[in-house]
Amino acid sequence: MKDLQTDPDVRIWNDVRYKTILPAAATGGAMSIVDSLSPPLSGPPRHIHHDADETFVMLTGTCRVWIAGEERLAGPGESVFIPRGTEHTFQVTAEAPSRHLVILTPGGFEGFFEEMAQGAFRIPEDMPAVVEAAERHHLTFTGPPLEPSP
Ligand SMILES: O=C(Oc1cc(O)cc(O)c1C(=O)O)c1ccc(O)c(O)c1
Repeated sequence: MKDLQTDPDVRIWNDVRYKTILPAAATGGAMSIVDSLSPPLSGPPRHIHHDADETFVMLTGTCRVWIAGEERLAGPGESVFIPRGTEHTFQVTAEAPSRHLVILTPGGFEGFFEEMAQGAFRIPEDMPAVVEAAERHHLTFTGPPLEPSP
């Protein structure tokens, strides 16, 4: 595996490292794949991808994955499928970072991570800019991140 700590093509936003390993432009828009390395207890707010199905392929670490009110753990060797239009989020557990592949079909959402890293947008100060970019990428925020489990 590539070292996401040193890879020059990695983009960093909110301490998460993102590397697009298959851009939508290389698939005629059919899909994209982002290799990501997320620190313990990190995870996005609840959200919906309106236009794309999302698959996580877990490589290292464990995530609590919340999909439409149901929560489960996903660890190395497992995958998670989230149909488009389904509210979801995840949080890396406290023990270790999580490296996972994020596969969007169709592709294009990788542009959101590129934009966020480029602009170094902060949460919550720059939330209007984050929401605006999210809308352009067909993503709606629907709630807060998961609370760390006790
Ligand atoms: O969009 C944000 O996060 C993500 C959404 C996904 O559907 C998959 C992902 O892998 C991520 C991610 O790794 O971050 C997001 C939006 C706003 C925010 O404050 C975040 O911390 C993440």
